[in-house]
Amino acid sequence: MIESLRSFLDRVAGARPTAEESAELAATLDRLSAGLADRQVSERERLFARLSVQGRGQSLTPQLFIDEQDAQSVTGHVTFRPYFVGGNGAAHGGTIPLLFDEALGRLANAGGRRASRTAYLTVNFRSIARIGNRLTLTARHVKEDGRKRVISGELRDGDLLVADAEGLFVELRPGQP
Ligand SMILES: CCCCCCCCCCCC(=O)SCCNC(=O)CCNC(=O)[C@H](O)C(C)(C)COP(=O)(O)OP(=O)(O)OC[C@H]1O[C@@H](n2cnc3c(N)ncnc32)[C@H](O)[C@@H]1OP(=O)(O)O
Repeated sequence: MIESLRSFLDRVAGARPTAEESAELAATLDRLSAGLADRQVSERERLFARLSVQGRGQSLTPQLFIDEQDAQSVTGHVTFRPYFVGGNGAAHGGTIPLLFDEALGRLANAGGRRASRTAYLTVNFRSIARIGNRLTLTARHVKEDGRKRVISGELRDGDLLVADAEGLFVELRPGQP
């Protein structure tokens, strides 16, 4: 279902339907939304955004596929699809921090560590992330100090550095949302 949703968003992002087709599409979407109105559940019960699904079962973030992971580091790959176009064939600038937040955040909480949240995330954009190219993401724990975990990451297109990032993740206290 989520893959169909992603494909649909890619098609919407790349299409120029007529006014009549747009109205027809809107009516179809409204009908589909209405069908889910009485299926609304709590965050924990929903199917959307399951971490256990490769690429994460949601349409918000670009799909990150994990190739190798341990408690200290992770390597994965990602391809920005047409939905994520910012302009001139490059991924939207906001999607790169989104990807790093997801990847670094998951690594911050890996290895049986208690849940943490992003306190800061610094991203350097080194070259454009081309839509459709398979990019490699690596991340590693740099240092852990009490509740604070510093994680760094890099996104590469072959040998070309696309972006790098550093994030501080602070372990949540019991009961902290
Ligand atoms: C969870 C499910 C996952 C599920 C898995 C999900 C995977 C995806 C993960 C995505 C993660 C996210 O996007 S989370 C969503 C985005 N982030 C948020 O919404 C966080 C909003 N901010 C907060 O809730 C809070 O500010 C916290 C939790 C980050 C920190 O608050 P706190 O717990 O009260 O801690 P506090 O005492 O302020 O700080 C603890 C230590 O960290 C330092 N510190 C705190 N903030 C900063 C900062 N910006 N820059 C430098 N240092 C800082 C303090 O100086 C202190 O150092 P010292 O004095 O001890 O030396």
